[in-house]
Amino acid sequence: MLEIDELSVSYRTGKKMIPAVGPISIKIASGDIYALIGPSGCGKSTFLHVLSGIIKDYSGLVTLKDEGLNPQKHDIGFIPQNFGLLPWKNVQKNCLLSLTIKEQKIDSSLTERVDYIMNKLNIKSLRDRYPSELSGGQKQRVAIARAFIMNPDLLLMDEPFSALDALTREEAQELFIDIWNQYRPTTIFVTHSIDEAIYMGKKIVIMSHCPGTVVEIIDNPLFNTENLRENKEYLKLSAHLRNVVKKGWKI
Ligand SMILES: Nc1ncnc2c1ncn2[C@@H]1O[C@H](COP(=O)(O)OP(=O)(O)OP(=O)(O)O)[C@@H](O)[C@H]1O
Repeated sequence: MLEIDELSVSYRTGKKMIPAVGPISIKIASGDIYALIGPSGCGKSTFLHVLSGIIKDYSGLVTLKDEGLNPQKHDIGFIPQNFGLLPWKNVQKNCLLSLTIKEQKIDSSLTERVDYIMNKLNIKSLRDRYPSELSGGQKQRVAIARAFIMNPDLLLMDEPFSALDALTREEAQELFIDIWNQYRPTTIFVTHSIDEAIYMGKKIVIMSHCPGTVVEIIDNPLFNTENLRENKEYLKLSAHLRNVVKKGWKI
């Protein structure tokens, strides 16, 4: 369980502290996947940066698996918009990065897991290439592989598919959900796409204008359903979300 209690962040600009996000209180069960949508500048990235440990200066309480959030103790995977691959390491080394940092012994069951994930994401033949030698979609698949190889307590993604063209994006979303369903790490992702939120979010969190708070949490009945876009419920949910956006992110 990830428990967030009255979390707020303000940034210092000159002598002033400007509120950026919160207060936010939310409980996320282990193995859930949450889509976070909200207006530009409402604090979505700031929120993810707290959970990933990049921002340490916040008020409120965040606990993961009954312990105060601590990136040194918890395994937290973060896929940023630009995929976050290290340009000087090849695909294989990027994929194994978290294991190398933790000095984890790579035994046969771990090798099997790494092989399985790399095969599943179709990147095994790219293992000796460097990020500059990969397409956007390939970089994205490496970033996803790296996150799942890490086996994180919490997986965070900031608009993970936004840099991809429409077709590659759909393909990447499908691959992601396929592998997510197998390992089910607790996941929070930010998206600007209503379609992506409905396809990939078991719960959809709507945030208000800056400083962003939670306006609504939708239990998405369409998560993991086949032929999603042909479903009547899809049109209903999509219309509701579009209406919220039109009304200025209010319900
Ligand atoms: N380093 C910073 N210093 C001061 N203010 C900042 C800083 N980073 C972000 N902000 C402000 O904090 C607020 C939240 O920013 P954040 O990037 O978290 O929003 P966001 O919802 O992710 O935006 P977008 O959807 O446009 O990517 C914004 O008003 C932004 O201008």
